[in-house]
Amino acid sequence: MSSLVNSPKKYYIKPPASAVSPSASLSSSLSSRPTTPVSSLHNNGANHPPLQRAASPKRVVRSRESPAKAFDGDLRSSVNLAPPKDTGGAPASKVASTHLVSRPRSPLRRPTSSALLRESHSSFSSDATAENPAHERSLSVRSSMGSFTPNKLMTSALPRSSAASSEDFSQDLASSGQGNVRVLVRARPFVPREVAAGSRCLLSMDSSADITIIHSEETINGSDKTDTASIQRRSKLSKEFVFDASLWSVDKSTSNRFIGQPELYKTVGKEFLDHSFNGYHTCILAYGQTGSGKSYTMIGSDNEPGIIPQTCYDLFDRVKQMTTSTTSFTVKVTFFEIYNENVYDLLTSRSLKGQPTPLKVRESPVDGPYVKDLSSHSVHNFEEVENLLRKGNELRATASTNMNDSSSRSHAVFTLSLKKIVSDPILDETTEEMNARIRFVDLAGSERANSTGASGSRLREGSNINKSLTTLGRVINILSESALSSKKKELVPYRDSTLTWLLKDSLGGNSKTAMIACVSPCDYEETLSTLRYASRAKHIRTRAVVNQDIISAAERDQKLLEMQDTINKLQDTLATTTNSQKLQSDSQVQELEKFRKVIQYYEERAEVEESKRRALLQENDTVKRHIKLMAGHVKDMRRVIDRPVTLPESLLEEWNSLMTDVGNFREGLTSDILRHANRSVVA
Ligand SMILES: Nc1ncnc2c1ncn2[C@@H]1O[C@H](COP(=O)(O)OP(=O)(O)OP(=O)(O)O)[C@@H](O)[C@H]1O
Repeated sequence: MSSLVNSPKKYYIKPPASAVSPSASLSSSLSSRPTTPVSSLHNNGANHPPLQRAASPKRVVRSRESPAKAFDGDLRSSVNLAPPKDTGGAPASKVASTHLVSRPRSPLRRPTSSALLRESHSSFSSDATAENPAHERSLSVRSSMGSFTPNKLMTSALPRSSAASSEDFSQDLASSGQGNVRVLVRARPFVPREVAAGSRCLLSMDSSADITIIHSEETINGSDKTDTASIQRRSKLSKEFVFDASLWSVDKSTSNRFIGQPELYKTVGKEFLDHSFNGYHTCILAYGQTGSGKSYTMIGSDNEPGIIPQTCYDLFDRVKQMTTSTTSFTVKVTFFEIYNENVYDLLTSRSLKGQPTPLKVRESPVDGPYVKDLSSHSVHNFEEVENLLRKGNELRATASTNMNDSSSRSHAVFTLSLKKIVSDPILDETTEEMNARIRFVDLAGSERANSTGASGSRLREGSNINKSLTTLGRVINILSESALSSKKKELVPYRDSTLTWLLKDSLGGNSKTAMIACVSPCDYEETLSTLRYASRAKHIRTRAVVNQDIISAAERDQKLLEMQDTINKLQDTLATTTNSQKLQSDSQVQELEKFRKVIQYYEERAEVEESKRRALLQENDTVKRHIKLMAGHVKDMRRVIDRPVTLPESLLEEWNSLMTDVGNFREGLTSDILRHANRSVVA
């Protein structure tokens, strides 16, 4: 960042003069409106009757751009319009230089009341901006175009028809949050570099049908109108696109259809602010090659403020008118840039030497991706928001390239958060709350390295810019393809770049979104590439919802009752849960106690058995000792028994007589037993 040349060119607000309020010049410019009725921009009165759309269908839907029909006559002659101002075959650069050198300022007047704002809005609501994506011009309309005259500035001066108005579109969108991304193309005037190079205008626009045609150099210079091959080739190189609006800002001399900054605001900014006051999130993006007028369109200059300052001015004007004793508004601002894939806060003071700290991107389930720690500033009037816009723009990374003296090297995202609060004076309570996010994105320019002459860090910036824009292109392709086909939805690579991640909601979610494709009038390749990019964006459908809470006193009481009921139920559930948990824990304690007792019983049993074992062991020892003693005694007795005994003579005779008596007694006893047994058998 330090290598960057921070030249605050984009927003040319002069420093506040002591006698003049900071916003005096811008405010007066903003508050002023052209004295020419706006409707006259689209209608040239008797000379320029509105195009009869009924006679030819307004649009034929085709998915890709096709070569525009070769022009064989003047574009205007066949649609009953005044011929274009003849440039005498001079290069467009000459024509352009007229307004580049002295650009007349429109006479201005100040809108002092809501009535004037309403009048101004309705006069513009006849713009041909019906919700109708990606279409090419109907062949029947094209075929009615005259031949293309080389060396003439190809501009149509068709009056605008009221057949399809932006009011219709607004009503469509207001009644439903569903809608396609609105795509407008704006062609800027020649810049001095192009004038000096003698560039020719390669663009023509039929604003009544919102057609933009890009012609190749060859078409413009083609001399042989009779050669069939040449005509076919030229035909192939001319491409025609239909957008929600084709805005001609090339040449102020074509004042009846020239779209200056106030007309641009009325075409898209005002309607989007209406959406915001209805509670929708909105996003307006400016896309285009480097130097194509994105910053001019979004921020503008001191005397020609772009969409952002005009929206802020209108917003505070409306807030002032809508504020009552019961209705109040708060407005907050954030402003950040994405430079080399990092996010930097543009509203916090940076030290001159130190590198600014990159902020982190986070994603919330409710609000989607957001920048963490991004500073948010409450603003109470236009001057405050204007100061912040100027301050942030001064910090924005810019550098000089071959294509633009002061080229934005970052994507800038400026966001207004509008909150409406309606309160009940009797109850002194809020009864309605509405939140709308108003997002403006000034993208860095797509660029070719060789045309910008970038090298070193500038080249790295360029490749990061192109990388994020390529991712944006991929996201747009996938979203538009999934809107067109019923095939299985492909994963949208939002997270592949910081830019697409942060714009996720605006591209495919809760937002009403518009893309302004800014183009140079004389760069065939880049302008064609931008028109193709924008053409794909037209298919994207978003799903915006009203971000509003309306609560009547009765509803609020009912809600309170319901909430109280829910709290009671939750408390009951909590109590039941606690009880059941308690019961559960009681039974667990009992189980544990049981186990403890069982363990104790077995421990006691083990002790008893052990003591028994010990007693048995003791007994065993005792028995063993007794057995040993007895064995000793037996030994002694055997020794005594075995000793030979000599009896005396008298005892021996007595022994013998005793033994004889015993023998006699045995014989007598035996015969008695036998006798007795025989008697028993006989009996
Ligand atoms: N509609 C317009 N009317 C008058 N001048 C314009 C218009 N659009 C662009 N310019 C001029 O063209 C030059 C380039 O415009 P600008 O800086 O807005 O381009 P850019 O697309 O933002 O470029 P980059 O991507 O390099 O930042 C500026 O001098 C600007 O004043």
